Amino acid sequence: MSQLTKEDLIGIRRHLHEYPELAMHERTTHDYLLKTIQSFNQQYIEIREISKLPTALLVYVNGSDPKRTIGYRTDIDALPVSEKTGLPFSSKNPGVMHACGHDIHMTVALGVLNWFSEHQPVDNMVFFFQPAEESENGGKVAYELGVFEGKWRLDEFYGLHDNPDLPAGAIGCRMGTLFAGTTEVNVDLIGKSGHAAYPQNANDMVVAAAEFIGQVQTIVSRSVNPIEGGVITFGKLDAGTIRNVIAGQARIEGTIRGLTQKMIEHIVDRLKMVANGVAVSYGAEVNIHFNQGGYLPVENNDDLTRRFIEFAKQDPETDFVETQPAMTGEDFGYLLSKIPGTMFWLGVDDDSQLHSATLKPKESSIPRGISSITRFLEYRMTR
Ligand SMILES: CC(=O)N[C@@H](CCC[C@H](N)C(=O)O)C(=O)O
Repeated sequence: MSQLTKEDLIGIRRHLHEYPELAMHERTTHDYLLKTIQSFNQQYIEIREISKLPTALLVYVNGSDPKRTIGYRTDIDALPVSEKTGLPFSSKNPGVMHACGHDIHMTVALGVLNWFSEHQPVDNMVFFFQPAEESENGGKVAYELGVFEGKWRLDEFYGLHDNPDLPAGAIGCRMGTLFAGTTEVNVDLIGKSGHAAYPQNANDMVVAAAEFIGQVQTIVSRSVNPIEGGVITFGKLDAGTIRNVIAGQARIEGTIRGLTQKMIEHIVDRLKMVANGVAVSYGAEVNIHFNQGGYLPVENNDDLTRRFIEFAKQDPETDFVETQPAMTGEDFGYLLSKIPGTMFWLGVDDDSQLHSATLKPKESSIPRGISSITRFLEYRMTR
């Protein structure tokens, strides 16, 4: 295959959209990406599989006169969301959807790789098709497996996330922190189940969970500096079995966000206090588990990001928007804590938000994103 056309790219994106897979289970996605990359000009490229991270793929592109090795990362996993877009190419995997736009991310990465497979870059490049961004921190797993060592060591690293609030194809970025750090939290409250008619003989964890969730709302509103901000969201609550049995157990799963590690730690401490306090007042046992994994705040490197923004502002084909920090998380934050680089947004112009069942990113963002990114990378390689 030679240079991909816009129609090819749309076809690729729709295929990926139809077959979304959850973190660390992206087997058919991996196979499709591999088949697509194998159809590109192989003259400059080398494809690498990782046995301990079998859904990942790396592609090395040999530069013509390399001064450095530049990395480009895309995530490839989807979310446990039941699609409600009504699109003819809606997800064929029930309960799973590319509701965060990783189908767009992958297509853009394939488009950029395809360009450099046809037009040999000056510098070496490594494309990383990364599993498990939404959970299970695939980026950190790959790094700790030593994937970016030896010839695969990167001097700088770039990656994007789609953004429904920006015009289709626009590039958004900022110096400093782009995304929050996140910590997953699970709280188990354990009481005593019993007959619905005899509450005096049981210890109801539905009531304790409700109290806990209510009290937690005071953490961000009363214990966090409003200028700095923070988020606690519980997306899952599971308690009891049937209406007429008092629930002896409740599990509450959530995510904590802050723009600095200090803020995340502060919220974690307050959350522990609230959970322990509710447990004491309700005579319940409580187990609290936090997991940050690789979801560190996404800190853009000063020098590389200044160059990126300078390029984007003066490039006649790039519509650049200076953005605010966002409370979304990304395990690219971990990779940027090890390798200097820049994360940026690609506008996809939609009324629906990321993680929503009706997300419909505009496909016109794909060729525009590919064009801005390849133009930036070529400019970078001349410096
Ligand atoms: C871009 C995006 O939506 N990323 C996810 C990352 C999730 C991190 C972790 N599993 C957590 O839930 O804290 C996000 O939800 O921001």
